[in-house]
Amino acid sequence: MSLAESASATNGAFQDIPVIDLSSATSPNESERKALAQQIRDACMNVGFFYVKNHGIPPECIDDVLEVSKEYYSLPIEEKMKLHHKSLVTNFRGYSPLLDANIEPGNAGDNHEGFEFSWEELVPNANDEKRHDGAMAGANVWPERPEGYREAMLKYYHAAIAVGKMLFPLFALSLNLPERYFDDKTRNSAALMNALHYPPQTGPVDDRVVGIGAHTDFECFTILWQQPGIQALQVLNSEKIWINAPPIEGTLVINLGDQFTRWTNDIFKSTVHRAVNRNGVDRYSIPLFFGTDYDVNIEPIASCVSAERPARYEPITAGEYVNQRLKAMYY
Ligand SMILES: O=C(O)CCC(=O)C(=O)O
Ligand SMILES: [Fe+2]
Repeated sequence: MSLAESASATNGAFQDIPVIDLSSATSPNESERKALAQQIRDACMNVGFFYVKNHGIPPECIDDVLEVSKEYYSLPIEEKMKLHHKSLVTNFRGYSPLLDANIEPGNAGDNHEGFEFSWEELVPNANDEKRHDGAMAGANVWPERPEGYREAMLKYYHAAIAVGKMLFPLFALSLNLPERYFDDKTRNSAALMNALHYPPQTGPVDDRVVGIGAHTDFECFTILWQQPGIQALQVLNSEKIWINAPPIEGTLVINLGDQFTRWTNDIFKSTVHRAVNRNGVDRYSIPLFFGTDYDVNIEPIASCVSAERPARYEPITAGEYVNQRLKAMYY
């Protein structure tokens, strides 16, 4: 069966989100890697979301990032607003207060705060590759407090990027492409990370103000860490039923974004999701939006285009695409 035929055979009426074990991601045994890629293909065609376990991020790294995030968000708003991204020329890096973003058109603002940054080495070195980030070029900013914020964030960031780098060859295999297909497109991968804080929403809640409104993500895929024990994330299936995506101990959520639907001519799904924090306690989560280099042109891959399924998207660079989507969300 061709990719397009397999995709048409799925109905997207999933009731739960698969958990995929990444232990064999770098196995020397090709058939093990292919078997894993097959599970990823099924999840990408049917759900657009999957959990990964055995992803390799050390638990201490996660504990540290949660601790500094909690400390940072407990600072006075005036201090946080010094790094408001809209008052800086940093191309979306920095702080965004409650209701600053509005990802679902028609809503009245997303009820979360965020702190966003992009590629940076923990210890700058002379061999840092020159990046060509085009529309997304810019420098990170960092808060003065809490101490250790930058270090904890960047340690987690690089560990999560390693997960992203491990996944691209598996996505390639799952699309019947050479395993190294994305290598020359992911030398300086887009990797925007947003440390989020959702205050609890209690009492009557305006449906137009939820933690993050219904949306699809912008990049190829998102690597999402969610705070354990707190249900907030929901994923919309093809029957328009919201399916809970609770945190599962030791896992990360991987969800595809709209760039992958463009690369795959809609064979992979970028599924609508939202987060609603009605738990009575603060919630923290950390999406890392991962993709190809910003100067790479996104165009439907040949194996996803045919006479019956002509290319559905015009080429656009990854950086231009993300920049347009971020502007629509913030302005
Ligand atoms: O906080 C979450 O669980 C989801 C966040 C999200 O969907 C996003 O930032 O795009
Ligand atoms: Fe999202």
